Amino acid sequence: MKQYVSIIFKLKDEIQRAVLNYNLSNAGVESIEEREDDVIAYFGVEEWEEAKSELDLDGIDYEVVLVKNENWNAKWEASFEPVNINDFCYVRAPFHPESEKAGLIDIILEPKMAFGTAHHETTYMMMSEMKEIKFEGEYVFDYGCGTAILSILAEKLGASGIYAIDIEENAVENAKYNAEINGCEKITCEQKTLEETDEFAYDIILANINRGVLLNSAKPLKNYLKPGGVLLLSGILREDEDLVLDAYKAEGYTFVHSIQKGEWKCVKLSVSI
Ligand SMILES: C[S@@+](CC[C@H](N)C(=O)[O-])C[C@H]1O[C@@H](n2cnc3c(N)ncnc32)[C@H](O)[C@@H]1O
Repeated sequence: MKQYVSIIFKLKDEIQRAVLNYNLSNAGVESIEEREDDVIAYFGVEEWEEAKSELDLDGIDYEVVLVKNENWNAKWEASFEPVNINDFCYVRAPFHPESEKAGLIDIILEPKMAFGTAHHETTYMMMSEMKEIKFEGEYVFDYGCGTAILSILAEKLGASGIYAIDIEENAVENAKYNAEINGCEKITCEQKTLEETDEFAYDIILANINRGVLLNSAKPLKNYLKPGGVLLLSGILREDEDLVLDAYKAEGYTFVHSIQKGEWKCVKLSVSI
């Protein structure tokens, strides 16, 4: 099983937070937990060794802790609180009761080491934007699925089929497990890169990844979206929005709108019919 480290960065101010978030998102971070006075970044051990030499960590106080795989379940169980997304959807762990509010879409997750619990701003925004998109009868591509949280929501919103990929083996294992505990039958999840994925004209693409991957995907993703289709992107820091938008507009996508939560943006695009 892959070994991970958590790096606790003690922050001096919000400028340092913004710079660090920006650098981490381009350095192969697995997930980021934002707290009031610090940021915890999770990396694979090998990825951290590479990132450490690339990141400018001068003047930043940080501590590296090896994440013990056997303790991971207990760790997330202790810290996982249910999330209510705009009174539309409720994300909880199996040991939480369902929301007392009626009518919310119920999603059960055991994230283990995968990213995607709706606690992060990017996932939260992707899910709240999904509320406004018609999924019934549609075919969806979940690019960088993590826990499969977006795929599960897509199926619960009526999608006819969801194809989910992630480069990480543990994410794919976890995605399959979460799809199963939610009773989802329309999600196919595979460990693949975009280049290894068969082209198909999906109606909707969901891609909450990071700046580097999104920039590289602007051109090839067009072969996975049908004319008139919708592309929802996140994993984009506020200051990177223009850069990402320019790359997608240059490939012929049309900007629909974007929303912001904290330092992060979620962008909706379409391709013309
Ligand atoms: C920020 S997480 C998003 C997870 C989930 N979709 C969500 O919205 O919460 C990004 C995921 O993309 C995966 N990923 C990163 N680079 C990738 C690539 N080149 N191809 C496929 N997946 C990738 C990571 O392993 C991670 O699980």
